[in-house]
Amino acid sequence: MKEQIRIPSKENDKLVLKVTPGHFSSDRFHVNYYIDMSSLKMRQSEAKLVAKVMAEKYVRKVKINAHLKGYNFENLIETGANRTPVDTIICMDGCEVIGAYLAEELTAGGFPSNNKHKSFYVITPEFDNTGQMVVRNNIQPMIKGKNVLVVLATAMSGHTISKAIGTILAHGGKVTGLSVIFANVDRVDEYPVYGVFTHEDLPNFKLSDPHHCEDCEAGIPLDAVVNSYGYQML
Ligand SMILES: O=C(O)c1cc(=O)[nH]c(=O)n1[C@@H]1O[C@H](COP(=O)(O)O)[C@@H](O)[C@H]1O
Repeated sequence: MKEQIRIPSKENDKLVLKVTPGHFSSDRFHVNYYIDMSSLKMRQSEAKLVAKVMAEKYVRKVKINAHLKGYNFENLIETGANRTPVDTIICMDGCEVIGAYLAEELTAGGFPSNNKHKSFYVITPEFDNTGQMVVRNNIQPMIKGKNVLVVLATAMSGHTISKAIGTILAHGGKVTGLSVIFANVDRVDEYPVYGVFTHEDLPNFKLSDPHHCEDCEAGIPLDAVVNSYGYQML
């Protein structure tokens, strides 16, 4: 593994994506960067910042300049425009802390919620051993007829998000947002994917079929196995 590179977010330079170049394998792909999201998901202050940047895609803000008694004020105020209601936030890849802060950010933005309790549901879905999302009877009312926002760590090919969309729609929910920390794709099933970081921040990110991986063909050994929990050196 090579030395870690730190990529600051264009939206907020206090947010940094840590990536390590190398040759990595997940259960489906080979990738040329390990993207370390541990602190973005698990350090309170960083998770809160991630949520703040995610919320900005759903709460329109405008910058105002005001002059009062010789002082200049610059502030961000929310406009009512283009707000979509959110009732339920589905969190995957260990993004529950971000999800809870996102609920807070959306509440602070005066986000409308259709829920009886005027509060958000923050759900971690269950998966069966075939990788299908299971929606138990007690969870179904949190999706049926609800506006659902999906939060996860990465959209690599978009397959996981596509499965989530299918499950939400099948249970009578409406997909109102897809937010990820790193987006390698811009859209999934015609829905826009909002990434705090995107492939534009990491332009030479390469996702390969393990059977057609240039690094494997060049005889470069694998450094580690990666998944949403982290990495395991080989
Ligand atoms: O399994 C992976 O490929 C993977 C590697 C990695 O470094 N980080 C990571 O989040 N993942 C998983 O990849 C999924 C997204 O990939 P796609 O389903 O191809 O969009 C995430 O939901 C994670 O479970």
